[in-house]
Amino acid sequence: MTQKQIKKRNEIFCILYFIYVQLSVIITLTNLNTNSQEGVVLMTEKVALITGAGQGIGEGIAKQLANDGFQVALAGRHLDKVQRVANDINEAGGKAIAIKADVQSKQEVFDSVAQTVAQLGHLDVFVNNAGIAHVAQVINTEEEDLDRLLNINVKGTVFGIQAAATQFKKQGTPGKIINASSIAGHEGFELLGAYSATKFAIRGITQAAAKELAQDKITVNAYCPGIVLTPMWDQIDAEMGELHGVPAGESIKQYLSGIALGRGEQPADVANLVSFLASDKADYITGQAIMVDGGIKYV
Ligand SMILES: NC(=O)C1=CN([C@@H]2O[C@H](COP(=O)(O)OP(=O)(O)OC[C@H]3O[C@@H](n4cnc5c(N)ncnc54)[C@H](O)[C@@H]3O)[C@@H](O)[C@H]2O)C=CC1
Ligand SMILES: CC(=O)C(C)=O
Repeated sequence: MTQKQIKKRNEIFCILYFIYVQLSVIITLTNLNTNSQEGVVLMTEKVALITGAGQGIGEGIAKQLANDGFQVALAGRHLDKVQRVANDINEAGGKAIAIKADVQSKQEVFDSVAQTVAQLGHLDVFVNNAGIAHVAQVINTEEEDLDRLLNINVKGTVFGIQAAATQFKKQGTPGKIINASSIAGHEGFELLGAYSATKFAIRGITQAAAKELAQDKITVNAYCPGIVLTPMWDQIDAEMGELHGVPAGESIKQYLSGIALGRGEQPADVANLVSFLASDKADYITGQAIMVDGGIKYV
C-alpha cells in the first residue's frame, strides 16, 4: 500500500469513527429520561405495570402505554391471557413481559413489582386496573360475593399502592399510581350496589394516598369509565338479563341509550385518559377521580 493510500485509509477511518461517536451521542441523548425536579437521570425507557391486563380495559391500557414508549409489565391471574397481550405488543415492536399475579395476594402483588424491576430495571407507573363486578340487589348480596369484591377491587388496589410506593421510594424517583374507579364510584348503580361500594372506596383511597405520598413526588389518580364494551359488561348484561327475565343484550341497551355521545365506550377511550395520567403532562394532577364516560345522562 502506498503512502497516499494509507493516508486515504486513515482519513476514511477517522470520518467513520467521527460518525460513530456522533451517532452514539444522539442515541444516548434520545434515551435520556431527565427529571428536572430531582436532577435524576435514568438511562432507560419508562416502565409501567398494569394489573388485569389480559383483556378488556387493561389490555387497552397496556397497548396504549406501549405505543407511548413505555416498557410494560402485564400482570394477571391467568398467565396465558397476559402472555397473549405481551406477545402482541412485542410483535408490534414494543417491549412487554407477562407476570402471573392474583391481586388478592399482597405477596403476589409485591412479587410482581420485584419481577418487573428484575426484568425491566425500574418502575415509573403502576396501574391498578384488575377488578370484578357482581350483579345482585344489596339485600341479596351474599357474604362470600361481598368478600370477593372487597378482596379484589379494594384490597388488591391497596396492595398495589403499597407495592408501587415502596418501590418508588426505594428508587428515590417520582412515580404515578393510577387506579380503576368507575361512574359507579360516583353514584350507586341498581343491582351493582356492592360493586359500587368498592368503586367509591377507590376514590377515597386515591385521595388519601395522594395526600400522603405527595411529599415523595408520587401522584395517585383514578379513572372512572362509563359503560365499556368488555367481557365485564357481557357478564353484567347476562346476569341482569337473568334477574329481569330479558334476553342477553337487552339490559345493556338501556344503559347505552343514556350516553350523550351516542355509543358504547371502548377500552381505547379509557386508555387515552390513562396515557395522559401516566405522562409528564399530568405531573401537577393528584388525588383526582376523572370521568371518561361519553357523557352519561343518568346513572
Ligand atoms: N367495563 C366497564 O364498563 C367498566 C369497568 N371498570 C373497571 O375497569 C377495570 C377493568 O374492567 P374490564 O376490563 O371491563 O373488566 P374485564 O372483566 O374485562 O377484565 C378484568 C381483568 O382483570 C383480571 N382480574 C380479575 N380479578 C383479578 C385478580 N384477582 N388478580 C388479577 N387480575 C384479576 C381478569 O382476569 C381480567 O383480565 C375494573 O376494575 C372495572 O371495575 C370501571 C368502569 C366501567
Ligand atoms: C362496570 C361498571 O363499572 C359500570 C359502571 O358499568
